[in-house]
Amino acid sequence: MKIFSASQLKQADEITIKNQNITSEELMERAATQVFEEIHRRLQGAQLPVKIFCGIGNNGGDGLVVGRMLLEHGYQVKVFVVNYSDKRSQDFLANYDKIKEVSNNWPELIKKEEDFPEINRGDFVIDAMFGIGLNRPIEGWVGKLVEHINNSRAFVLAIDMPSGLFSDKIPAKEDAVINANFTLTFQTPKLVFFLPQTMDYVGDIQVLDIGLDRDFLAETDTALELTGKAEARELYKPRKKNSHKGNYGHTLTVGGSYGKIGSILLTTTAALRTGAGLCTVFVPKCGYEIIQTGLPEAMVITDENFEMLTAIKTDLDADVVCFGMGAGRSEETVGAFKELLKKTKKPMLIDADGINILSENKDLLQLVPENSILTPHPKELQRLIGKWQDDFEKMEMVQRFCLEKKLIVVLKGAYTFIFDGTKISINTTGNPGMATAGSGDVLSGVIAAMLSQKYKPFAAARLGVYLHGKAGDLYAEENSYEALISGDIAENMGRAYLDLFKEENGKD
Ligand SMILES: NC(=O)C1=CN([C@@H]2O[C@H](COP(=O)(O)OP(=O)(O)OC[C@H]3O[C@@H](n4cnc5c(N)ncnc54)[C@H](OP(=O)(O)O)[C@@H]3O)[C@@H](O)[C@H]2O)[C@@H](O)CC1
Ligand SMILES: Nc1ncnc2c1ncn2[C@@H]1O[C@H](COP(=O)(O)OP(=O)(O)O)[C@@H](O)[C@H]1O
Ligand SMILES: [K+]
Repeated sequence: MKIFSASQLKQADEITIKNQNITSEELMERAATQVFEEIHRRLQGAQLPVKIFCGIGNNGGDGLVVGRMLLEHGYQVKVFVVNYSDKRSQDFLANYDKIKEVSNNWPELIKKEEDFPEINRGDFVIDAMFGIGLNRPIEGWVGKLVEHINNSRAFVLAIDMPSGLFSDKIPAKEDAVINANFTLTFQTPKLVFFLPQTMDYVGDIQVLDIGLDRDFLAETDTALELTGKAEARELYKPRKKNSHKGNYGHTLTVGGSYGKIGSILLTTTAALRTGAGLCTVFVPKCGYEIIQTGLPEAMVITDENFEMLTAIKTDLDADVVCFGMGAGRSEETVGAFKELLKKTKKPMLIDADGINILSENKDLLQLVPENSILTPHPKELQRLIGKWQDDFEKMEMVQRFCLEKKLIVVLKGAYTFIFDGTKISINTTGNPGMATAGSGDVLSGVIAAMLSQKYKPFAAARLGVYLHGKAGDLYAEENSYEALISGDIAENMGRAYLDLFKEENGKD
């Protein structure tokens, strides 16, 4: 799913009104009807106090339409107009008149702190103060109202965006922003819903298709895209009946050190579970029995050294080399990595200490084959590219790094972002249960196996990250977040693949 910017959405708005020959008021009615229907479906007529806070722009207009429809359906609604300006939008005004027609319970104006209503814990609050039109921080008594709503601990549903959140920058620490439990957003999720600095404001997200012009949406390019099941399914390449293990590539996983052989075992297990045709593991001697016993499906070659990697001697012409998990950063291992880089020409997967070694020896970066994939978590990324001011600057820095070095970066997190220098893909699967030792090692194996099955690097990263998260989700659904350990992710790769072809309602 594409992620459009606020200006692209405004353009889509105008083109839709023109091409569908409707008024902007009709488009608002259509959009807000979707919000109403979603709320109605969830509340089922429940008589809890609903308090709607409307701004004076079109986000406020949406709130008024939802208010009118809830009143018409017998809900216990009180609508407030947060009168922060006299510049009421036309569609706001039209709906201000309409809501007065359906009820004697007219909207109440809020103009100062003294006008704030009481909000109780059991209330259902709808935030329709600001949407994509917010262009400066919320200030004064309006900011206090945001605080008042946040402090109430009522359930808060935001229309389009939580008020106070910008679509293209991070609010300052002191800025007032609504803490929503749920956000119903129009046509496209907004980028800020997925950034670590702003994701906590939005709660659960649901995207409502408000029927904006199909052609415009299809033809408009966006650098940002969300990878969900539909996209992952598109990326997936089914196996041919007439095939053999050579078609799915030979993966060489290189890593491990004394006390950290488990990491490379996890990586290689994951690579095999993801479909790599053959796997060879290169480990220090201490890893020999561990790998042979723990994973009889893999072949093992050992370093001359017992405890760490010192020279990666093998004639194997692997389809993909995956380096770094548990490798450590000793001088000898740095030397071994350098020699490995010199002789590797195909795109590699570099993780963990592989990334740390590159950060400490930047000259090695020029040896990394083009289109290789690096999978840092934020700390590893910072060591590699330096500090950033905020998430927007971070994204620019990563894209520049990818372009300059011709690399792909998988930035791991609650939402994992995949960069290739021009495009950014945001993953939708995964859960907090995956914040556990070794889940990154598993991811390296998953993506390496995608490369070895001849997926193009950006596609390999997108599909790999999606399936890795899905495997974690499927495990957690039955066993809890807490009980998840990283080996479970590898174990559940099969279910993640099968799930690609299941419909959301469980039917095939
Ligand atoms: N295609 C779609 O997506 C559709 C979108 N629709 C809806 O429209 C919403 C966007 O509406 P919008 O453009 O009227 O802006 P909105 O967010 O209501 O802001 C209101 C005004 O506030 C002002 N202002 C800004 N910051 C301020 C501040 N800090 N403190 C005080 N004032 C401030 C600013 O005016 P200014 O004072 O800067 O001139 C601005 O005009 C969108 O989120 C969705 O809900 C649907 O109805 C139909 C389909
Ligand atoms: N809260 C979370 N939600 C979703 N995925 C998560 C969450 N926390 C961690 N993950 C995923 O788990 C993996 C952790 O990787 P990493 O930090 O390298 O762990 P390790 O070094 O222990 O292997 C990443 O793929 C990351 O996206
Ligand atoms: K809002």
